[in-house]
Amino acid sequence: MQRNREPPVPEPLLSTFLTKVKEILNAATMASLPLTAKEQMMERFLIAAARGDLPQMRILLTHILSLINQTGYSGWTALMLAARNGHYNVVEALLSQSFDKLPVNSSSQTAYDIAKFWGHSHISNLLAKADNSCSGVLPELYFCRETLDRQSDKRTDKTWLEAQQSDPNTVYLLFSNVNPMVSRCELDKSSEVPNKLCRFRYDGVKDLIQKPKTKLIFLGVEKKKPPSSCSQVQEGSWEPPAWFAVGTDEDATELLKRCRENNCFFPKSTNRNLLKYSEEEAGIVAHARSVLVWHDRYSFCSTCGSGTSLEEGGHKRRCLNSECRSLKGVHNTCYPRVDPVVIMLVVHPDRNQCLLGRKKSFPVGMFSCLAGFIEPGEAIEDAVRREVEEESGVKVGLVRYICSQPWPMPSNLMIGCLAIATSTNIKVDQNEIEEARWFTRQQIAESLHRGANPALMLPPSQTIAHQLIRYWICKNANL
Ligand SMILES: NC(=O)C1=CN([C@@H]2O[C@H](COP(=O)(O)OP(=O)(O)OC[C@H]3O[C@@H](n4cnc5c(N)ncnc54)[C@H](OP(=O)(O)O)[C@@H]3O)[C@@H](O)[C@H]2O)C=CC1
Ligand SMILES: [Mg+2]
Ligand SMILES: [Mg+2]
Ligand SMILES: [Mg+2]
Ligand SMILES: [Zn+2]
Repeated sequence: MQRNREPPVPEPLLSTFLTKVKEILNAATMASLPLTAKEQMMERFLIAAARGDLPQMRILLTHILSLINQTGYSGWTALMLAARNGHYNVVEALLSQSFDKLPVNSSSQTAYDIAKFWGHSHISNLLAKADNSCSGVLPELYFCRETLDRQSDKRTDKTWLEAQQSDPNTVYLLFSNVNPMVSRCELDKSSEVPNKLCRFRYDGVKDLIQKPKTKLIFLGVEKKKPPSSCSQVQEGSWEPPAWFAVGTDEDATELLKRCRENNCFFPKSTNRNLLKYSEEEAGIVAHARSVLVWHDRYSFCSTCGSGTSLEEGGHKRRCLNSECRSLKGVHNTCYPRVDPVVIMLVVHPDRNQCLLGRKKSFPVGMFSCLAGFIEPGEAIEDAVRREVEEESGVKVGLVRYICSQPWPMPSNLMIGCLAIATSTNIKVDQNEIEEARWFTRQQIAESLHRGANPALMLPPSQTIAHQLIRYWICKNANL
């Protein structure tokens, strides 16, 4: 039966993997291994996928779940290797997991293409079904995980908020000039290790939150439930802990003394540093930072210039002048601002190239999607067409919304679109954009896999620009 057949692992994959097998055999448990052992685990995982060894894959995944996202030689994923060698059960098991499948290898082939080419029609049919459901193509975007339940209805409940503040389980995050206090694992200072938010209890910040200049923002309550064995859960008295952000401009060195850990610091407020959190914490930082920046910049009423007071768990500023127009009718000046920005991947009329541009401030060789602020009274589609034409001279027809991302620098909402160009001549504005070019799918695929001499460098994977580009590569821009 084809399903049980053991076809050879494709060359040169086999030789690449087998040279590492000796090292792999020496591998001990993950906890005691140095960082390179992760790579060995990855090789073992990919070899197991190529051989159809599902039990071995499952064992390896219990050590490091992220193995499922890894790519090996020429961008081959476990899914592609299993598809190449006709391992239906492995493909099926992988598809049942939610993971960020980089869908093409550096030859621009998807697992579906590979299964089809090698005649494994039962597998290509399975992959086609999964692809149609669109699952796994777009991973959850950075800053998008809602770890906390915002419970916005509680923001007006002063009694409840006060009770939460002094609750011993409540979590406080400390921000100095809109930067959160974080700790970094002493053992590993490499850039891959995320910064971890320092968490305080009421006793650690009691004095600080009573100061009039401190901003206290209610962020929400934890979504995660404790184990059912917890006595409070059994009694029915358990309540999820509330989280607050504490914004202060007190001396940072003094603030650091509050923390028992000695590896704490306030990272500088750069875009790069804001991309250094775990997925769980990035969304919390995005929420807290955007609100705190707003308080920092909008302390006076923008309607009459009077002083304002913080309300609704820090999500509103009310004018202290009782005659002020902002207190009547629609008072949108009282709420934190969110600036909508369109960001678009413009696809060439031949559907095989895409338009990317670079600003002067970008690192050498980096190109990204064009983007621009939506103007008042403008629809998303019109903003896409206007910004693309302003910045590159290219005209756009069809526009399709794909996904969005909060971008707390300081409070943008990135609205990600695919757009089909109706003209191809490029004339950059030289003001916002230094250079714009059409890149082929092949060039983009090579760059995604960091090939030897990529034609361009893409923005980091945490950005919606990167994810839109991956999405296009995978979905063939089937608009
Ligand atoms: N997450 C991602 O993948 C990406 C995110 N971005 C973000 O998108 C945002 C917009 O992109 P960008 O190309 O700069 O936008 P634009 O092309 O609209 O150009 C920005 C210029 O427009 C002016 N402007 C108009 N409205 C606003 C507003 N509401 N806020 C600020 N400036 C405004 C500014 O002028 P001036 O400042 O001179 O007054 C600014 O120089 C940036 O903040 C950028 O960080 C961009 C690309 C990728
Ligand atoms: Mg512009
Ligand atoms: Mg722009
Ligand atoms: Mg603009
Ligand atoms: Zn006012």
